[in-house]
Amino acid sequence: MKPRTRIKICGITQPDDAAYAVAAGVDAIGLVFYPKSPRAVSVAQAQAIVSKVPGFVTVTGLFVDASAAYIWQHLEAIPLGLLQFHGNESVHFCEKFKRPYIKAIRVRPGMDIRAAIGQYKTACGILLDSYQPGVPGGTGICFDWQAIPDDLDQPLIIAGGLNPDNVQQAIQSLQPFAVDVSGGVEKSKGVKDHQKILAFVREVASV
Ligand SMILES: O=C(O)c1ccccc1NCC(=O)[C@H](O)[C@H](O)COP(=O)(O)O
Repeated sequence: MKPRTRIKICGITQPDDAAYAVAAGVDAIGLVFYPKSPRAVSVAQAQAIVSKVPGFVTVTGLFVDASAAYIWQHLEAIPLGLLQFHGNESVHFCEKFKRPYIKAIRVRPGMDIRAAIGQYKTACGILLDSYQPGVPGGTGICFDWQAIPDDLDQPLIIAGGLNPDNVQQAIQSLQPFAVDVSGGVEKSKGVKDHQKILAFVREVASV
């Protein structure tokens, strides 16, 4: 049986966008807790967003080289189902919170992706995103999909520059466990475009 490709919409900042994404059928939403991001949310904003998300949809908290105290503070205040580490966190650090986590690896030309993933055996997924100097994520740029080895044994989440026009091609070429999108379904930074969310979900479903 060919499994359905899961969908995560990242960088949600508004409760209505979360509600729309859930109604459209996404599997997970992402909340950015990286203060320098234009999509960063406060604890209060995150609580308002989470109130629109029913069970069986995973609320993911995204951190970039945050302190353990900062992450604990968010875990205590917000019911996060999954942690996404988007910086240079070690496996030891990722495991410390005793929560399911995914590790983002930012792909740059010539990089040994297998080696970069190597230590994160306990991650429940590896998110491959584009490397851009000075920008840890949410770049809206695709990386070279050909660089991905085809025998990686952890669930792969493809991110970076996906949108309704290219997501089918990504799925057909890479057969990932999931796709992750932020800028490709926005009308402005942090504000999602509901028609683009719907188009994205439909494109994934029709592969
Ligand atoms: O969205 C941000 O501003 C951000 C900042 C710092 C680290 C990660 C960030 N976003 C991650 C994501 O939204 C996605 O996992 C991924 O990068 C896809 O983004 P996009 O290329 O915009 O679809």
